[in-house]
Amino acid sequence: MTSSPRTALTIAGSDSGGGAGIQADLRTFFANGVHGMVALTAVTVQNSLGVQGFSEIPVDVVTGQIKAVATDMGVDAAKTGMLATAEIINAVAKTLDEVHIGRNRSTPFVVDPVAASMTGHALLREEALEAIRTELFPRATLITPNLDEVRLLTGVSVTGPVTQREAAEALLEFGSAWVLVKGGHLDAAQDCVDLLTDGTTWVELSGPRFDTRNTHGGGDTMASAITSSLAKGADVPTAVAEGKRFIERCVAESYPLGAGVGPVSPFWRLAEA
Ligand SMILES: Nc1ncnc2c1ncn2[C@@H]1O[C@H](COP(=O)(O)OP(=O)(O)OP(=O)(O)O)[C@@H](O)[C@H]1O
Ligand SMILES: Cc1ncc(COP(=O)(O)O)c(N)n1
Repeated sequence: MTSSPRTALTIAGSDSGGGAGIQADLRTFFANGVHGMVALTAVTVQNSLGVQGFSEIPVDVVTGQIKAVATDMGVDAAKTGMLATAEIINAVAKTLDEVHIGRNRSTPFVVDPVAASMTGHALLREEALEAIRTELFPRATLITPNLDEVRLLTGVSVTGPVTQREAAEALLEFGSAWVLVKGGHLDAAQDCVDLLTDGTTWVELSGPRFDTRNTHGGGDTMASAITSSLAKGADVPTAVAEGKRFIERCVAESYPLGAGVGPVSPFWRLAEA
């Protein structure tokens, strides 16, 4: 009999174009040898040009999915992506406590505070930002905002290393154990520098910036790669370093698809397997 792989749960929305959301999460879990599970929060109507609309999943169905997999199959690590509404966020937070997922529980929990698509379409109702801050961040092992989300959450506009550090300090105040301020949108001429901290340890993760517009799903893919490593037992700095190496290669091998922005690609991992 084959032994069971580690498991990871994504609580996130569907991207009909397949580049971001649960589609990116599941293929990243798979590429990293982890069994992926889903609590779907919303269905988006989306392609390479952007998001045309979305419909939320009823709250009891969202929480039902979490309970169903957690109580039967077990969750070694979990992450959130698009959560759409404050009602869903509040219910997810309560359910995570019930199934022992979160920083003070047995299971690592990554919060990717998705507010909008990279094409600028809102994926979170405006009033829900406060619920992310107060209900999810204190439960998170790690939060992974991009620079737009940092500005929305803290008011800090990151323009370089000094403000990136200021933003990380402001984000830690919301109560997560670790903060990763992603620098993908920093300065197109520079390397891509992400900053990881728990307030004591500070790690700069620097890598080459690849010249491509096709980075759709990059944030989801990175957070899922980190979650995969956490599911396999890595500590946070190791998991984030592994996530950074993974996303770098996925950006390097991203491809055009449709008339807009193409997706990052984990296909290279299959070729290497
Ligand atoms: N052109 C690039 N070349 C190399 N790495 C990149 C590039 N763009 C982003 N990254 C890396 O990809 C990861 C995701 O960062 P980013 O700040 O773009 O997140 P995001 O905005 O949530 O992603 P997206 O909106 O593209 O899904 C980070 O590690 C970042 O440094
Ligand atoms: C369902 C869903 N979840 C997340 C994103 C963010 O991804 P991106 O910033 O690459 O547009 C998205 N576009 N759609």
